[in-house]
Amino acid sequence: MPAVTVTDLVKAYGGVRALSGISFTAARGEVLGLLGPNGSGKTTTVSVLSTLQRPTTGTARICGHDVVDDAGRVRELISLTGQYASVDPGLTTAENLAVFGRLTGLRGRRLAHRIDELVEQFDLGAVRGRRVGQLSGGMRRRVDIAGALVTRPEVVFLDEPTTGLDPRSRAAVWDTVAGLRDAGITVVLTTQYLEEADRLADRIVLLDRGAVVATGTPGQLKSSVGGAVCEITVADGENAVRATALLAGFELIDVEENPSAPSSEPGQTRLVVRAPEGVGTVGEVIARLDGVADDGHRVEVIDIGLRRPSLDEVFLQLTDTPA
Ligand SMILES: Nc1ncnc2c1ncn2[C@@H]1O[C@H](COP(=O)(O)OP(=O)(O)OP(=O)(O)O)[C@@H](O)[C@H]1O
Repeated sequence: MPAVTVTDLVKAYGGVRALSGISFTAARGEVLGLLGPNGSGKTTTVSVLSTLQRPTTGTARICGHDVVDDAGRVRELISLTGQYASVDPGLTTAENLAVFGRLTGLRGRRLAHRIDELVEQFDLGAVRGRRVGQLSGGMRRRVDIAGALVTRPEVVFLDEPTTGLDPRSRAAVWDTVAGLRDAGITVVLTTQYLEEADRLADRIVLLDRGAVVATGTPGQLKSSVGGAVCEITVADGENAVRATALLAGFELIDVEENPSAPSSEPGQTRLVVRAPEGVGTVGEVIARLDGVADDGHRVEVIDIGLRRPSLDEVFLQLTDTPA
């Protein structure tokens, strides 16, 4: 049984259809990325799945339990941490964890033991006795996520967990999410950072205007928008002519003079050919360019690389986001 099952879910706010009949599942132990532009329905989906809002029509189940008919049981199985940390800045790390624990019925030695476990698991030993208000944003988010785990939930909803964090703090939260997956917990992660989804998500559900526009692993989504390309930078236009001749038969899709990208120098030219065989194509390109051109010269190659489509391209192609 999947950890999360959403079937034909519709959520309307008056005349606004925030979700217009979405369906997807998350397997147990999977990190599912919910991705989409602003207003596409990510937060609404999480609100319905976490019993904060009722669906207009359609169903959603957590480990087989209906979020409307069996909302109490669902709440025992899940935890939710939002964009804004729900920790109390005036309390210490350990006190915050204790509050989360007491709210869910833990007391005495069991509570103390659970706090010890979480402090250890989330590497919070150094800040255990410090007020959370004095911690960095990333550390605070970590305490927040630790608090969400006091009850050992089956499914954790993380709604934009790294919004507003600096790169280092973001990386720390990423480690935390990877740790949840290692512990076999199902994670539903909403994010606007494509790099984050690419790194963390086993599968992605891409939403746009309240509808699912694509589902798949990051790799599947990337290949769905077009294959990999091989980029060859050569010293100048003359070399580009030689390279083009030697690469006859490869599908040349772009020639760019003075490419702006990293480490290229004025006068250089970049050729882009389709690379249906990925690394294999790059190997063939290198072998061809190693030959001698018709004018008796070799090609002066500056750089050769394989570039796969990024999730950014998936996002821009499949959603209606204004550029
Ligand atoms: N309480 C509400 N009342 C009316 N409309 C709402 C309400 N909550 C959300 N909406 C609308 O539903 C749509 C989906 O919103 P939602 O917050 O789920 O999107 P989102 O993908 O989470 O966006 P963001 O990335 O900006 O957080 C939007 O058009 C939004 O304006």
